[in-house]
Amino acid sequence: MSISVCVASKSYGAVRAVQQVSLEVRRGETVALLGHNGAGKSTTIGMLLGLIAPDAGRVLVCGREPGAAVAEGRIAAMLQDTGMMPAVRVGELVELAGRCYPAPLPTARALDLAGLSPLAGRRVDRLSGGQAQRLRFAVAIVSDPDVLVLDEPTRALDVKARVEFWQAMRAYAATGRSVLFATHYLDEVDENAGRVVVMAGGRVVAAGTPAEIRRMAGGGTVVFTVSGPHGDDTGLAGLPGVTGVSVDGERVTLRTADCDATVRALAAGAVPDWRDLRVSPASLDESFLMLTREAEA
Ligand SMILES: Nc1ncnc2c1ncn2[C@@H]1O[C@H](COP(=O)(O)OP(=O)(O)OP(=O)(O)O)[C@@H](O)[C@H]1O
Repeated sequence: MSISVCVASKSYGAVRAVQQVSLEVRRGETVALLGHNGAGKSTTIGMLLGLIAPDAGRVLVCGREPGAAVAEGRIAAMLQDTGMMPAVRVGELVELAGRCYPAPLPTARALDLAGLSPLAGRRVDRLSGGQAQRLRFAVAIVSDPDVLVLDEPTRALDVKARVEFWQAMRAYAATGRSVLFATHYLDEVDENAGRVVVMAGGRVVAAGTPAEIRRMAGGGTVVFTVSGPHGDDTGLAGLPGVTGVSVDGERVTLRTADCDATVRALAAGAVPDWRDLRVSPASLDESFLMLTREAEA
């Protein structure tokens, strides 16, 4: 069974923040929402949660209006930099949050999934930044939502806190829950997301598994050896797809937006006597940049 999350459009004056975006998060799936600053991620998330009204189209979460879906605990979110009641204890805050929903997780379970059981009696204003973020996570999951939304959950966390946060998120996702998260850290996407939705200029420009996104971008690196130093790299720069050339003695490295086209040109004799050819797909970072550059051009 899949959980459909449909979104429409939202403009701010002349700025078309989100244009006819439609997302689907399947049950048990972790989806990453990627995009440069201003791509429309937070506006999309705001509409999913009923915090921002679309000005065209209709938002439905699991077939429900966003406000109803939030109240029923079908969708829950951890937004950027939300404040927390200072004088309460960790366990009390999660308990209190759970009471707002019809079928919450037991408090101990939410604390356990967030890795906070040992800190249940700690005052919330005595937590480190990473612990406070995991508390926000516990507060979000205590409603036992069908879809959990995380907006840049590891922003401003140090490396250790990021690792601990994703451990908690993966423990939660392993219980079969669906997660949609926005991030700028592509290493987090490779490690934590089964599927990626790339936004640029308020639109979805690509969607698929990290491997499919790399294939869609089509780019990568073509490396080969030539006989004798290849003194002239200007001809190489003109090969189909090539966006960058570096020559180190007999070793030539071509950065290309289209590996197939570049290799075909080599095979057709564009460079004499090449050997030891290696083709590597682009990294997710490079693919992301290629796809968003194309969409923004
Ligand atoms: N309340 C607002 N008033 C005017 N313009 C807005 C408002 N909120 C967002 N925008 C504009 O809408 C566009 C999309 O913004 P949004 O915050 O959704 O992007 P984002 O992908 O979440 O960016 P970031 O990664 O920086 O959080 C941007 O051009 C932004 O300036």
